[in-house]
Amino acid sequence: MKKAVHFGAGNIGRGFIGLLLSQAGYQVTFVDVNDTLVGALKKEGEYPVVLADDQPQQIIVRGVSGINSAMEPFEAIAAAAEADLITTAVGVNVLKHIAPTIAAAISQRLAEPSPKPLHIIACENAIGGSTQLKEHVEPLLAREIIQKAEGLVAFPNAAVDRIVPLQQHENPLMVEVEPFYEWVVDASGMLPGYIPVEGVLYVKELSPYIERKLFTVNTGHCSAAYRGYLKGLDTIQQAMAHQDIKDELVQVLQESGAVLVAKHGFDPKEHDSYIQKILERFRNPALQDDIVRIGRSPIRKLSPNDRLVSPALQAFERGLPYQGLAKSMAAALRFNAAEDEEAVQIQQSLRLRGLTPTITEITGILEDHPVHQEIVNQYHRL
Ligand SMILES: NC(=O)c1ccc[n+]([C@@H]2O[C@H](COP(=O)([O-])OP(=O)(O)OC[C@H]3O[C@@H](n4cnc5c(N)ncnc54)[C@H](O)[C@@H]3O)[C@@H](O)[C@H]2O)c1
Ligand SMILES: O=P(O)(O)OC[C@@H](O)[C@@H](O)[C@H](O)[C@H](O)CO
Repeated sequence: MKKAVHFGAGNIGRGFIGLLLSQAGYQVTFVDVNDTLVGALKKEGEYPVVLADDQPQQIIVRGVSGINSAMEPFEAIAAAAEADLITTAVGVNVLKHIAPTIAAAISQRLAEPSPKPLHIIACENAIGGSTQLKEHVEPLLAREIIQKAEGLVAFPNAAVDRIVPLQQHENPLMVEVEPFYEWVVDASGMLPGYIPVEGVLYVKELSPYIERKLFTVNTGHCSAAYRGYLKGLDTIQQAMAHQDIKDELVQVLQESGAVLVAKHGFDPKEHDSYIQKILERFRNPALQDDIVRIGRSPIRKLSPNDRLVSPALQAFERGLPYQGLAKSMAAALRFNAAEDEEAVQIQQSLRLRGLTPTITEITGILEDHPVHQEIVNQYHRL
């Protein structure tokens, strides 16, 4: 049986990547630092995934195991060294922390006389997630290993889409997910002769797919969440019941949509259907998705290549509207969730340094730029 090692036994790890890989015939080992999850994976060897719909369906993912990389680092390296596929869903900011394990695994694997090829795919919400992982891994490898890895180890980028809320069940492994899913991998980053994973779409050019996903699903998601937060709401389902939030969300998605249609040549009608489907997914009454989860890590979400700044700057450069996106950024700066470290950091920076230096530092947009000025205007209006 083919072996996959997946870093991150959290919501998307168990609820999407682990499930899909298992259905595609892989034996999945989860590597995580959460001992409750790892302990339960070792003990149970299986877990339930519930597809949340009007008629929920339960699937049991069998034959899985877990390794705690903080407590069993050598086991994690050995498992990764032997894997046919390595995937991650730990959060893009955590990639640097798993890089040493992956680097050690690559070194161990390539020390064998005829090592098998290996794909390492980061399934994170970011442009070029696997490339970012590679950039953390490569400096940890000896020069001869880097040379040997050429043609044997690849980090193809990917886009993943499935909404999996934060949740608690008696069984810590149980995970409830929306039925929809999409996993797209950059075929140009795969090694020649690769065997496709069933359920994954391989495309010649990933950019239209990752930008469409990040700048529609995630742009829209956080735009609704930050507006809902300012109204004191708890879930996106509650936010979607507010007509003014819905109207502004449509404006934001029309702004990012206009960029996507102009840049990637999408059919405007098809893109509109894509937007409508996403709005339906946000409303899914079978899920309760916390606004604080969706808005989490606002510094990451306000970073230059992410879901708000990038489409706003691209809209500006094309002479297209960006006011709705600027309002989402202003609302992100007012996201004051005490449990979110990045939200706390933003509030500290606003208090100590003021609005303009905070915007410039986080978004990279200089003070005299019209998009910067629009964020300032919207911030004062909120
Ligand atoms: N939840 C979703 O709807 C969704 C959908 C698509 C993509 N994503 C992306 O997937 C990634 C994970 O999101 P999530 O919602 O599953 O989060 P999560 O918090 O549920 O899962 C992350 C897991 O990573 C583990 N982890 C943290 N540090 C680690 C380390 N050093 N080594 C190994 N494991 C470590 C955590 O213990 C946790 O189990 C993020 O990049 C997110 O943007 C999430
Ligand atoms: O995971 P983040 O923090 O990048 O974004 C929060 C949500 O928008 C995200 O997890 C979505 O649920 C997911 O990207 C849907 O595919």
